[in-house]
Amino acid sequence: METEELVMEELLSVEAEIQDVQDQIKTLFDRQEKLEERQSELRALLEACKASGSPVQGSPSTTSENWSGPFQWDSEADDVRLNVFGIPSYRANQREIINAVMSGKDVLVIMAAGGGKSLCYQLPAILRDGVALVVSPLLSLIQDQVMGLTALGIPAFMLTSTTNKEVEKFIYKALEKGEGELKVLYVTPEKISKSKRFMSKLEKCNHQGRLSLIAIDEAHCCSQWGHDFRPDYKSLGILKTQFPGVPIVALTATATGKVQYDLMEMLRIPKCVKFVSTVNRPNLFYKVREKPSVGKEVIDEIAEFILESYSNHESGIVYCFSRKECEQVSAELRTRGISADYYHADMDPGAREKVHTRWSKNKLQVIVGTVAFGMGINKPDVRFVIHHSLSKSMETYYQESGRAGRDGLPSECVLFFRPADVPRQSSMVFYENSGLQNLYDIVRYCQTKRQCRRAAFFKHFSEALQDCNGMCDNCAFSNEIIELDVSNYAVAIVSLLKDVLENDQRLTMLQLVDKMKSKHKQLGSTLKKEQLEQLVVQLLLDRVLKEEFQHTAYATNAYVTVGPLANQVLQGKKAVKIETCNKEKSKTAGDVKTVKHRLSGLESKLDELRKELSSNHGGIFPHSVLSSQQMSMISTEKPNSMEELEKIIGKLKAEKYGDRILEEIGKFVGSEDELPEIEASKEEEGSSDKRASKRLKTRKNVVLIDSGDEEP
Ligand SMILES: Nc1ncnc2c1ncn2[C@@H]1O[C@H](COP(=O)(O)OP(=O)(O)OP(=O)(O)O)[C@@H](O)[C@H]1O
Ligand SMILES: [Mg+2]
Repeated sequence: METEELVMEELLSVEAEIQDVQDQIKTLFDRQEKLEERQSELRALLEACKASGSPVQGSPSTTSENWSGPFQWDSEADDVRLNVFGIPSYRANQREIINAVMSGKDVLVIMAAGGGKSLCYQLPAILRDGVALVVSPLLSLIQDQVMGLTALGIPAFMLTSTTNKEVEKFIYKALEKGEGELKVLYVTPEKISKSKRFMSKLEKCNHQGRLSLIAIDEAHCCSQWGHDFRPDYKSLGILKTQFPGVPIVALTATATGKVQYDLMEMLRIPKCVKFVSTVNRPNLFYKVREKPSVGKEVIDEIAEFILESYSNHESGIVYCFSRKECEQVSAELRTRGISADYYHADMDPGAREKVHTRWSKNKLQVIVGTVAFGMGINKPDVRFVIHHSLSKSMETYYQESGRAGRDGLPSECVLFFRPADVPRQSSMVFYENSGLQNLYDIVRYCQTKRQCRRAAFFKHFSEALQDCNGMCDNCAFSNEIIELDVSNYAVAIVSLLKDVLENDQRLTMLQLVDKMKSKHKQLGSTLKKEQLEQLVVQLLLDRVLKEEFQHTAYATNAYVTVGPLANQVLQGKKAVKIETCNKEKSKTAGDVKTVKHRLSGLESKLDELRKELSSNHGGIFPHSVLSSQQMSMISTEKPNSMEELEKIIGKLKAEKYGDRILEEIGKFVGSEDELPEIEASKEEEGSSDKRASKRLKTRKNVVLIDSGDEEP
């Protein structure tokens, strides 16, 4: 070979190596950046914990104060909790938080969705003299809470754009002069940032020592790093400045360390006592199902799931990616006999309110919504949340799936995942702060057929791992996972993309997969289309490929191109594998009994009664009369006196509804239609799935349904 050719050859390989080293340097720089970000988060967390002296989840308490008590208000607090709120016992951290607020401390509460954050400020609001101010971001959330408190006889009001002049006058007088019954006042953050008149009334109220506490609900909205930033929350720091002696309690369900630090800064409560409860929702069963590429088949599967598992009209939510899909899916579900309606931001507020109310009153089984059906939906008995497409991040998915099972009863969260949905989301989020990274985290959650779904949440919220108790598909169904080495396909994909790039062309994911399909037909390709799509997504997650975006007049197109680690695959330095599960195997091995909480005979009678009573009592919600938990306790214990009933639902509700409830129980007990308790079947005791039988033991009145066909 000529010298020149030799030199040229060596030059090419040196250049290729330089490119490779540059890629590795870029990867290391990226890694360094992520580590530095994590470092600052952890430093902030450490600092905040030292400052607030409160235990971070899982670590022994470091504060000198012991917030569990005893305190002089304990008996009064217990009395109000049971007899006003009808709540028999505190959940984790609630008592301690209430005691810290009652002691006048600023408090930060990180507590799972449905965990019971409202009680943590509503109960002190009743115990302390004066008016409690609650800042909440959504009218629907405020209306829900004002209605709930009013139904309990607590003088709660809202001062928002919808408040009429008369009520506004009453509120201002109550603030300024202490006239009239005003105990809890709800406002949106705009009221604080925009209304000088309101702030002056608040100052007068505080000046007379009648501002009892300030609660900031959904406090993660303060932080840009949170998933739901609202600019008006930024001005809430004024509250600590203007009312330094008034305890502030900030509450949220989702806040990573960075967001926690951010909101303590924003609200100027750096020395607050912090209570971080687990993000775990042990009663939720997480599942990811392969989403068929044919739209109608997806709806068939969703309809089948609802009709089969929730034929008792149990409430549910279906989240869709777009407004159009919402309307389509809702219409299709109706044609399959499911009472469903849609909810999205394009609808006028009245129509949205109507759908939300019909669903809250169980007149509608399923709401098909976009992300607009968001925060503050706190119907406690939502039995399933289905995602027709994946969410944009782990936090968003945690929030949306967290709307299920707020009453603590078993509920299901099902996500239909198809790789082709990734570019639909990525072209929407790529310009947001770490938008792509956040999306790829939930794509990783969807792709894995091995990792516990719950573990992904613990990792995302940097919380120690906890046992899943078989409450996710990857833990419950012992699928046989087969790892396919697809390195040769990966090399072919990278080479194809390099060629395309050289001809100055671009390919979307679907175009790339089609090209691969046709190209590999000759090579007798064994990979199915879905597996090729799964491989492309895996290569994106592994940074072998990357997405690029281009705007057109109507849309943003997501293209796939070579990523920083492409050469490592080309040079055989990086093996590529995809997980696939052996469907047949998992059918037999994974037939875990799905435990469903079905209403027993008496419970369904009580369910009818609470619907009747709620409509008689001016449109409050059925669950405000009796929660699912109270119904289940009543049907288990069958109290036959007012005193016994009071122990379950408290004095106030017993006074209001006790006669009717006792009458219902009397009618039911001894009647021939009382259902025998369904004991866990014997073979279930000995079943390989200990978890299922353990779950069974803790649930009364459950009906066992063979879930053989409910594979992920
Ligand atoms: N100690 C308790 N025992 C039983 N039920 C409770 C308890 N505390 C609160 N609840 C009920 O749990 C449900 C959820 O409470 P709440 O609305 O306060 O949750 P949250 O933490 O605000 O949730 P989100 O983060 O979704 O807003 C409500 O129906 C409430 O009445
Ligand atoms: Mg809440």
